[in-house]
Amino acid sequence: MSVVELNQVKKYFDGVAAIKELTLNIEEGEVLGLFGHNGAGKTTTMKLILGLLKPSEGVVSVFGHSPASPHFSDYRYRLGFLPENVSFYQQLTGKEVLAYFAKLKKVSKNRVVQLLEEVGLSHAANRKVKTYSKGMKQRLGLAQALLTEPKLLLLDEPTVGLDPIATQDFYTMVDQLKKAGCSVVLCSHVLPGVEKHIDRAAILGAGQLQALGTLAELRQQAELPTIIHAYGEINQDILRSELAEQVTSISSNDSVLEIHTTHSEKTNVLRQVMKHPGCTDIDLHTPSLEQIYRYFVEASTTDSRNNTPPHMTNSIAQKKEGVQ
Ligand SMILES: Nc1ncnc2c1ncn2[C@@H]1O[C@H](COP(=O)(O)OP(=O)(O)OP(=O)(O)O)[C@@H](O)[C@H]1O
Repeated sequence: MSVVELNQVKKYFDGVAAIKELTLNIEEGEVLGLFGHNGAGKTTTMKLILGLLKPSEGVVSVFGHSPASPHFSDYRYRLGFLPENVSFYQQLTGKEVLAYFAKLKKVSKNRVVQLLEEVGLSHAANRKVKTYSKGMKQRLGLAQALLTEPKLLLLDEPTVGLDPIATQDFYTMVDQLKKAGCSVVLCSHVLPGVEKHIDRAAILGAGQLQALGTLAELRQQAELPTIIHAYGEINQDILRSELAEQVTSISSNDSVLEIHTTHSEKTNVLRQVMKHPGCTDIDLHTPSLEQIYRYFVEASTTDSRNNTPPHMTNSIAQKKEGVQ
């Protein structure tokens, strides 16, 4: 059983579709990156999973139950949520805020101290929240989300306001949670740095899934070029004839060769280039998450402008989820 199952879910607000149709599973210990433009439906999806919204059509199931049903209260402690704009009582200290939530959630006070340590807030535990920087409030929000040792953690823009080191520390924590079997939905507009920490990416566009898969799968689907820069004295003509089948273009600038190839051919091309005795160095540029995201979002806006049926990756995504 998947931890989260969304099956042909639609959500309307006053007759306007925020989610046109969404089918998506999240497995135990999986970190899913949920990406999309402003208004794509990311927060709505999170709220459906949390049971804060009911689907207009389709089925949402979390730990095998409807999160919007009254019976879900028995499972709610397994959920952790960090909202996009986290705010707390300004007059309380960080420790008091966390102790308050711990009491509400029936969690031991010892966990409060331990969590403040884990999120790097021990030194400011007794300071009022109103004196906290944005990043410190974000860390306190994360501590609150982790209070019940959740099995499913939903993070809406978790790295907003965090400095580079705190962002790295945050991702290390996500890696540890994953190792411990926690499933994580990570919703973010800040794409650099995310890719190493997610198992799959779901790209929403205009309320629909535009792409779903591992980054390797999405790279393949998008057919964005993998670019190799080769340095040194390399005979271009020989290389061109050797790689005629494996590359889409070879161009040169000073003593740098720029070779465009596909994700599946990159290893063969690298091997061949390295055989050339004049080759002194090589750089490999695989399409980044930002480039993949841009490709699928632009494809979705072109599709909706042309009023054509959903992007073809929808069918790929649905096949992956077993929907015919
Ligand atoms: N309570 C609501 N009433 C009416 N419309 C809503 C409501 N909540 C969301 N919407 C609409 O649903 C669509 C999806 O909104 P949602 O907040 O899920 O997007 P998002 O992807 O999280 O955007 P952002 O990146 O800007 O936070 C938007 O058009 C939004 O205006």
